[in-house]
Formats: sequence, C-alpha cells, structure tokens
Amino acid sequence: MTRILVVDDDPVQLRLTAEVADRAGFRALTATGGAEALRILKSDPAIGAVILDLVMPELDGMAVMEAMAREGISVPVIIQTASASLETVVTAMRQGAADYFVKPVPPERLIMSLRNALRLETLEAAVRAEQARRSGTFSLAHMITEAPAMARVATLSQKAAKSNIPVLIEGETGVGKELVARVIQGAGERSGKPFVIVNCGALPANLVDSTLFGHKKGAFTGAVCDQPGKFAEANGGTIFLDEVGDLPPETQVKLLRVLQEGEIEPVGASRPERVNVRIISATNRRLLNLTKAGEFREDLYYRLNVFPIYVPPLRERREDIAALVDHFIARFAAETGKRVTGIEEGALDLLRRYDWPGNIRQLENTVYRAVVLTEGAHLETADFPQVVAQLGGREAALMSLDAVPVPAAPVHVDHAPARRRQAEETAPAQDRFLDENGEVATLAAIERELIAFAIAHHDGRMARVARVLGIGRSTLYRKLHEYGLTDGIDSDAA
Ligand SMILES: Nc1ncnc2c1ncn2[C@@H]1O[C@H](COP(=O)(O)OP(=O)(O)OP(=O)(O)O)[C@@H](O)[C@H]1O
Repeated sequence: MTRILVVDDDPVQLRLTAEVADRAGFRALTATGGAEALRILKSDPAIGAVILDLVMPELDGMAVMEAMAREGISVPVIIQTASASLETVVTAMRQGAADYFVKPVPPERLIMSLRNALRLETLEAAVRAEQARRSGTFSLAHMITEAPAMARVATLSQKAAKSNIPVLIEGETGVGKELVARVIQGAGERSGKPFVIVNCGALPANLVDSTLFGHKKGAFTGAVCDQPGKFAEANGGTIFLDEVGDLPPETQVKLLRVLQEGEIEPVGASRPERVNVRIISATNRRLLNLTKAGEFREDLYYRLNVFPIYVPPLRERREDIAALVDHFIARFAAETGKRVTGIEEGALDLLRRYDWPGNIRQLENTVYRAVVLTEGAHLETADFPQVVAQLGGREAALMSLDAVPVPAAPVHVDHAPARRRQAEETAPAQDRFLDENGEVATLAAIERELIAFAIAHHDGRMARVARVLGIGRSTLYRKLHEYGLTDGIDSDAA
C-alpha cells in the first residue's frame, strides 16, 4: 500500500484529507508542521507523494519544498492552500510541485491528482534507472528492494562496492543478479567506468578464449588483425561473467591466472598483458556443487567466491511484487504508447500468489504481454490468462485436498484416502515444500512426510524403508516416535 504524507497545520483539515486518501487505498501519514514533515520524509524513503499546505507557521510549504530540493528528496508534491495568489501558484510550480489546489478540494480530484503524480514518479524513476544503467552509475536507489529478504543483498552489495575483491552472485534465473552486479559497480570507485557483460554459457567453444582475452593477427585462420577481448574492453572497470560455471576447463586455468597475476594472454600473443578489471561472476547453479562434481576447478572457485551474495527468488520476496508491477506498467505503457495506468487489486493479488519460477524476468514479460493485450486502463485478472491457468490447477488440487477429511491422529499412510495420495503424487515438487500458509516448510515437516510416504510405498516393510531412506533401522524407529508415526505400525513389519 503506497504511503503518502499529508501536511497541514489545521488538525481538522489534516484528518479530512488523510481520510480521503485512506479511503482511496493509500496509507496516509500526517504532519502538522514543515519540520515534522521533513523529519518523516528523511526517515521514510517509501513515501510516494506529499500533500502539502502552503501556509503554515514557522516552516511553510515553500520552505519545505526548498529543503526537499536541497536534501535531494524527489517525492512529488501536491500543494493545497486556503487562498491562492497567482504568484504563489507560479512559484510552487517552478519549485517542482506536481499539482496545485485551492481548498476545499473535491476528494475525487485530489485522488486523481495523487494517482497521476505517483504514476509520473514511477515512470521518472524507471527512466532514471535506465539512464544510470547506461552510464554505469546504477545504484541501489534504482532497484526495487523493499522486501525484507532483500535487505541482506542491499547491505552486502554496498559493502562489496567499497573494495575490489571478486564477488560471486548466486541465485535462480531472472532474480536480478546482473542488476546487483551493476549496483556494486555503480556505488564504488569504478562508477561510470566500463561494465562489460559476458554470458559464458553462450560462447561458442572455439571462441571462448579469444572472446575473453582477445587475439593477435594471424593467431588462427581468420584472425586478420589484432582484436582486443572483453577483459581489455573492461579495463579500468568491471567484467560480469554470467554463468561462470559454463567455462571450459582450459579457460578456467586462464581465468585463474587473471585473478592471481592481473594478466591476460591474448590468443597468439608472445607475452601476457596487464589488465585492471574487477571480476564479478554469477551463476544460477550452485558453483560449489559443480566444484564437488569435478566440473569446476576448486582453486578457481575459492578465488571467485571471496565475497558471495545470494539473491533470493521472487517467491521469497513477494512484498516486492506490487512495486515491480507498477514499475513495469509505467515503463511498458510509455514504450508501447498505451494508456494503461495501473492494476486492479484482485489481479495484483493473483500475481502475488503465483510462484514465479522464472522470477523477475518472467514477471516483466507477463506484465509486458498484459499491457500490450489489454483493452482497459487497469490490468485485470483476465489479462493474465497463463497465471490464472497455472494457479487454477494448483489451487484446484489444494481444494480437492481440503475436501478430503484428514484424520486427526497420525495414520499409516496406506490407510489414508486414495485421493489424498493421488494429489500428493501430482502436486508440483516445489509445492510439497510449502506449508499451508505458503511458507517454506520446516525440515522436520518434510522429513516426517517423506518417512510416511516411504512406509506407504514399501507397504510398511521397515527394513526396506530404512534402506531406501539411507538410515539405520534404529534411527528410523526413533524418528517414528519423534514424529508420532508409530500408530498402526508393527515394529516387526520388516
Ligand atoms: N529489483 C529489480 N527492480 C527492477 N527490475 C528488476 C529488478 N531485478 C531484476 N529486474 C529486471 O528483471 C530482469 C532480469 O534481471 P537480471 O538480468 O539482472 O537477472 P539475472 O539473475 O542476471 O538473470 P539470468 O540468471 O537469466 O542471467 C531484467 O530486465 C531486470 O532489469
């Protein structure tokens, strides 16, 4: 819910305006003076707009706007005043006010003005983010990171920006790893310097080395002139090695050398060349597992993984969905020239419930498609048919589970109603890891479920159950007691 700040020295007017805003779905904070308003604005970066009274004792509305400009607080301001002079209107608008009203303001006009101001601000923020991305000055302020699960990412990326140590960013596909890398570059001393992206998984095998390190004329057929590689291109700045786990073994050795010596060896060169490049790598597979499986050099792993950052998937930061959707609507409406101005609460709720296996990139594409196809000014549930279809299937499965009376006492799973078992078998794997509140279940809960399943699957033959679960029989029996699964189980049923 977007927070707005209402500032008025008249307590009755203050309460009335705040109520109008609350009724329209905003959360109104209030201040009775300019100093208090500035204090709130400085401490709460999530405030989306301010409704400001011009005439107040001590710090008046104009002074508040001037202070906001000085402090770099770019929240849109809607001015209200009891008596208007043309001069004050002009001054306030010059100072950057988004709109101006003489009291009493009809509620619907005030709300429309608030919505317009917020939409414009979202669009301006998207434009600022794009400009910062292009100029290498991207920062945390350009990224949506309101969810508590992103707090650690924010802190770590700011810390990483202060040094030049290699960073490894891990996270599922589309979670924003590249953006985090851009924040690390944009907030540090290499801000504004080159930021070169290499998708290691997409390089043709025979061109990996020359793409990364460059080549000399005559190094191979077709090498008609010296060609600098990505490392040379990134000199003075940052190289972002996406899908670093896909690098072939020979290239891994060369990368290790860059990390150890700060030198690259272009293909066909007689001696190495020094480079000054910060290395940020990323992967959506666990690099440690690749290392354990012998697919990735261990020495290189430790060199790359000096400062690890894990970016959580979107389903663990659903609080960001509303802001991301607003951001994408503003951007795509502007890009496609469609007059889409928002999303209905029911549709937003649908998007919040979906698990987004493709994360933010999938959400971005989904909103794009909806903006292009919609006929209305507000996106509705019907504009997200794929999400409806997928959620519908899952929720129907859960409802059929609910319809089955679940026995109060733990039972032998063999005796559980057949429909329940069938639903368990068809539920998508990731749903099994969520509890009834949609939260990730505890290890104990999953272990209990797995043991019950194994007992049912092997018809209660406990020796076999212990064997397939990879634990001893005494451990199995201890766990049965711990989880209250002993009812109906004959300890001799081996
Ligand atoms: N916090 C965010 N705020 C706004 N846009 C975001 C955010 N995170 C990601 N995006 C957008 O989502 C898309 C995917 O992000 P990005 O490319 O950084 O993900 P990634 O994890 O590097 O993906 P991949 O694993 O496929 O390389 C991009 O278009 C990016 O601009």
